[in-house]
Amino acid sequence: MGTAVRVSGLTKRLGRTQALAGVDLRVETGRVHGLLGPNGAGKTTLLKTITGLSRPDSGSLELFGAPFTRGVLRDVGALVTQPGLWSRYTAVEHLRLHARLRGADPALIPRLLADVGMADHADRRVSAYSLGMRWRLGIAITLLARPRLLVLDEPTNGLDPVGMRDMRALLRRLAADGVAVLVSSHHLDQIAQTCDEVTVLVGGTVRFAGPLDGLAWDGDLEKGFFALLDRG
Ligand SMILES: Nc1ncnc2c1ncn2[C@@H]1O[C@H](COP(=O)(O)OP(=O)(O)OP(=O)(O)O)[C@@H](O)[C@H]1O
Repeated sequence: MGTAVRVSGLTKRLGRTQALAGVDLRVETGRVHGLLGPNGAGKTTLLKTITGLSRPDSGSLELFGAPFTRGVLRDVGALVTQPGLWSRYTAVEHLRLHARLRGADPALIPRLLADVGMADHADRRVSAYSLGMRWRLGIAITLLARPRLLVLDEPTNGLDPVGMRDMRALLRRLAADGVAVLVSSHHLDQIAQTCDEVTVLVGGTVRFAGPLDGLAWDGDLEKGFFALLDRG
């Protein structure tokens, strides 16, 4: 065990919006940590900051116990924006190319395709893929480098119920292997079935952080979540 992500007092202004207003977050290795919050709460901004896509205005960010440097991103897998894919390439071609670029083992490819439920579509071009299939391939590419921290922004977007179930199982399996997983979602049920801890952001500030049980009210997660939002 250990702390994969430690964020303290993070602030970020975007235009006239204070997207993050002093955010603290801790993600432990071997755990799935959920990031919840209404539209515009600052979830994507926070995930972009943690993965080096956006610079904070102030606050501190440590990954794996050391201050953030770009070098540490070697150990971070992230899917925070749409995956960059070439429409004329197949899934296997994408994975072979990325394996070569990153020095990853191409022998991993069949297992990764199976993990994301894309084994049957491995030789089809991306131009024929649905949104959910593009996400699945994006995640497979991300996992090629065997990240110690995996950051996903709404990974169940566009997934069908089977895809959601498979995604939950994949995230739990990765955590069992010691990966720290940080995942944002609007789906409370997905968070409930997948996450160990949860952080709720509202208006760029943390309203709740702790074990999932602590968010529920009378054993009801949705009730607890809405009560938190209503607190103003
Ligand atoms: N490029 C930008 N310029 C100005 N404001 C921005 C920009 N990007 C985001 N914002 C604002 O920053 C705030 C946080 O946005 P962010 O995308 O981080 O929220 P979110 O929690 O991910 O929302 P959603 O659930 O809708 O994806 C919002 O008020 C948003 O309007």
